[in-house]
Amino acid sequence: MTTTLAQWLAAQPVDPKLASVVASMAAASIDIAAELRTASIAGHTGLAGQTNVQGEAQKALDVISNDIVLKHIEQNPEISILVSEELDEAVTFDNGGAYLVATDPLDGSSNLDVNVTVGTIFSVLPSAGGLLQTGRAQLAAGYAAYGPATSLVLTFGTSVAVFTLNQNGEFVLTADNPRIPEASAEYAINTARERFWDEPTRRYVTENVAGETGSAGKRYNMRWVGSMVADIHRIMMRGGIFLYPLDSETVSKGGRLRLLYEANPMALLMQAAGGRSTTGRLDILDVVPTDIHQRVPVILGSAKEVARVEGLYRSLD
Ligand SMILES: O=P(O)(O)OC[C@H]1O[C@](O)(COP(=O)(O)O)[C@@H](O)[C@@H]1O
Ligand SMILES: [Mg+2]
Ligand SMILES: [Mg+2]
Repeated sequence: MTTTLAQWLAAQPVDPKLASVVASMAAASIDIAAELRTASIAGHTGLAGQTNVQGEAQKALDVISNDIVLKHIEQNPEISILVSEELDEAVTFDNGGAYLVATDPLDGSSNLDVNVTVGTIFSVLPSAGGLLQTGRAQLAAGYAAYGPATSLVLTFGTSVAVFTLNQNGEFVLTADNPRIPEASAEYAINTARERFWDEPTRRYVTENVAGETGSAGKRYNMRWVGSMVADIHRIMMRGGIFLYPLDSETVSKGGRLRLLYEANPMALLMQAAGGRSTTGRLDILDVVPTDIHQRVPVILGSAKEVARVEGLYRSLD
């Protein structure tokens, strides 16, 4: 029997208003998926000619995706605050809504022009907690992956559900409560940054490359899509570890990836699926934000691999 997203949301033991927030983000992702399918025909590719608050050149599709999310959020009176990678400041709505959404409307946008999987990431928090809450306060999190199929992966904190967009434009449940294997032999890191790495990262990768001849004692494989959503979705479905650690080039910024709308939602999803997350020294979910666009080192995935990296940080610090 097929379970649609609407049926699944109605069956969850959560406030229906919270479920409506997730439904709004799912609806936004359906519109973004449609936009991406024909963007190159419509000429919606390339740079938008603006930079965001983080000094990154915005792609036309970053801006379009942000506008789509904004449109859906404005229509939902339960959402009173929006934080977006593409908006310098948080947007507040005078509607008394109990929820805050933090989002990366289009993740991995450097992959757009080559038709590689990109995504949308979001986190839902109580708006009463203000802008700077830790990841532990999240009430829901999810991402959409726009690949060969459009997948939507959701959690309200305890388990994860995976939906696939069908030919009628409806999300249907395709994996209920997938569990990330504790052990894995696949890692994801941008090795072109090796000269900037800290010692624990260098040691971890060196051990993996040594495979069965080194202290890890088994052969590893490496995968790096360069879209966090695509790399995390692979880990969600078959295990592995993703690393964007603090390195000598990103240290002044605090890391590469953003805490509120990239690291925290992915950390909650990983935890709900039996995985782990860390900055190397601290669970990502415990990092106290000081800025809505704060960056953070990100290491997450299969529990035993994350523990191995944490062990290296402990012993080499
Ligand atoms: O360019 P690099 O170093 O491979 O970094 C890739 C990382 O940057 C990101 O593209 C950052 O996200 P945005 O595209 O939303 O800015 C991640 O998706 C990805 O994991
Ligand atoms: Mg991103
Ligand atoms: Mg983005």
